[in-house]
Amino acid sequence: MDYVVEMVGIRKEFPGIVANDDITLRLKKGEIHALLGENGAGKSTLMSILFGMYQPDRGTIKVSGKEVRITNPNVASRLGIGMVHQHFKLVEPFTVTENIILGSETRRLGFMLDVRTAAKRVEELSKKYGLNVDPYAKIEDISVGMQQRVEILKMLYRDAEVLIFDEPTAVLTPQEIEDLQNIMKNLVKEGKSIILITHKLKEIKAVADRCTVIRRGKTIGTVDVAETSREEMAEMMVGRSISFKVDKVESKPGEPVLEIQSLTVKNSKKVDALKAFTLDVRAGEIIGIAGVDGNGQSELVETITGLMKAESGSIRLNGQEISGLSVRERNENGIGHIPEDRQKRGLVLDYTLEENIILQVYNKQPYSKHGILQPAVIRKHAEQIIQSFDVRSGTGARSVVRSMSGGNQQKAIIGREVERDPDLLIAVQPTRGLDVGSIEYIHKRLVEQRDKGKAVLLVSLELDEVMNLSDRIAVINNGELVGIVNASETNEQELGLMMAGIHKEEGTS
Ligand SMILES: Nc1ncnc2c1ncn2[C@@H]1O[C@H](COP(=O)(O)OP(=O)(O)OP(=O)(O)O)[C@@H](O)[C@H]1O
Repeated sequence: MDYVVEMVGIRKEFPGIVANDDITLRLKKGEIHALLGENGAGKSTLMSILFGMYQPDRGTIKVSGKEVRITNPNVASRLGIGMVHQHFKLVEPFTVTENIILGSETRRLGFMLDVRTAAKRVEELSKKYGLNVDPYAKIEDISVGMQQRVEILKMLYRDAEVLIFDEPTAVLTPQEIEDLQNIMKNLVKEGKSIILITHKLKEIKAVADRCTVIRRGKTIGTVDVAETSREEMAEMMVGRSISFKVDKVESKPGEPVLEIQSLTVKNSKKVDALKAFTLDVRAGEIIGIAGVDGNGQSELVETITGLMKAESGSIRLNGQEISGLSVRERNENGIGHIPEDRQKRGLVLDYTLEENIILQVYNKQPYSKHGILQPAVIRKHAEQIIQSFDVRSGTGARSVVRSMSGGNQQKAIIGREVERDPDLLIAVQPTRGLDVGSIEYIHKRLVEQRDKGKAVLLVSLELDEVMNLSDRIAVINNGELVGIVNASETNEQELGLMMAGIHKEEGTS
């Protein structure tokens, strides 16, 4: 058999947890092979082993039939293995070419850095694989989708034959996702082989040839994607059947909890990011914000939560003007926030899980008394959240958050914010990076908050999620409210037009 990579019987143990337990994965030349598993199942660990960042405790790795020891990423690179990480590793003020040759060309050419020759090669590669990247563009001036292509070019420049993509579409817009899928198909057409880590079954169906499923560190099996349904793959992954639809009864909205009136906000470049934006979110309803990324969603959320200041307009929470309040005061007045960037805004990565869970309440009873923290109470509270939100980590409440898998970090934030029981819960991309089982659970909890009479503001780039979960959908384009529609009366086409800035009446006429 023509395998480019064979990982057989791989085991890796971390304190308190066996992350990989006898895992086998075989990658054929010229295929796209999906790696599917729940949050914390051990996917990133397995790929870190292949990329030389961790050493396996047991098991063998063969590259093109030859057994190898991949002691560090340089060895991986020399063996033709490259990885596009979830968080890009690019130098913003440098050009595309400069980033690509960093750490590679400098050694080869000594002081004589021949950028022009390098740029020419970058251009050729870009053309060959349909990447369409300008070799002289600065990283800070190009979109996230383009930056990802630079990461791909970096691997191709180093002659990588095996490309690992770690949840590559998590940060992309729907159009960019489609483009990336075409790029991946071009890559395998030219003989490259791809391992794709993703939670999105739709994407696996769209591009992958085979899929290996792991659960709790163990291989469950490898299937032919064309012959396996989404439901079957989901069931293999979580061990039970999953519902892709959100079950909810008609909402019974009450009084407005959040009233935004004519809000105008300038972004960091002093351009209007929100223009006279007006929206009410009532008790007992979920309002979804639909829009293409970068149309004012982040500024809207940051202004409500107090991270940004408005130029003009008002924000009222339960009837009280909150524009002048600090972030902490807004929190205490009943705002919960599941932020877009979990690592920057949601967590202190070097704190333990329990410390992160009490970030907003550590100075309150019962978590502290007379200025002294109450460890037993804190532990109990953390353990309850860990249990009810199924947050998996090596040493439970005492785990340092940095060592937890991305999905479990996200579940911890959601648990913390939901358990604070805020009147207004702002959920930004709440299920990004989560497996289908966790998504089902988080959706249920958000609907439960609504049914308890809370107001929920959902901001998501996943149109399916917005349509499934929301009662009303507010569409934003270029900082303006295009319109509000009932979720049960709209469809993808209508929303798509509105997201492009076309008002309902114009769109139908
Ligand atoms: N450096 C580390 N130290 C301690 N534990 C770790 C370390 N890296 C990973 N783990 C643990 O190993 C398990 C597997 O984690 P891994 O990141 O491989 O999961 P994953 O399948 O990639 O999850 P996700 O889909 O959420 O990204 C998790 O329980 C995680 O907490």
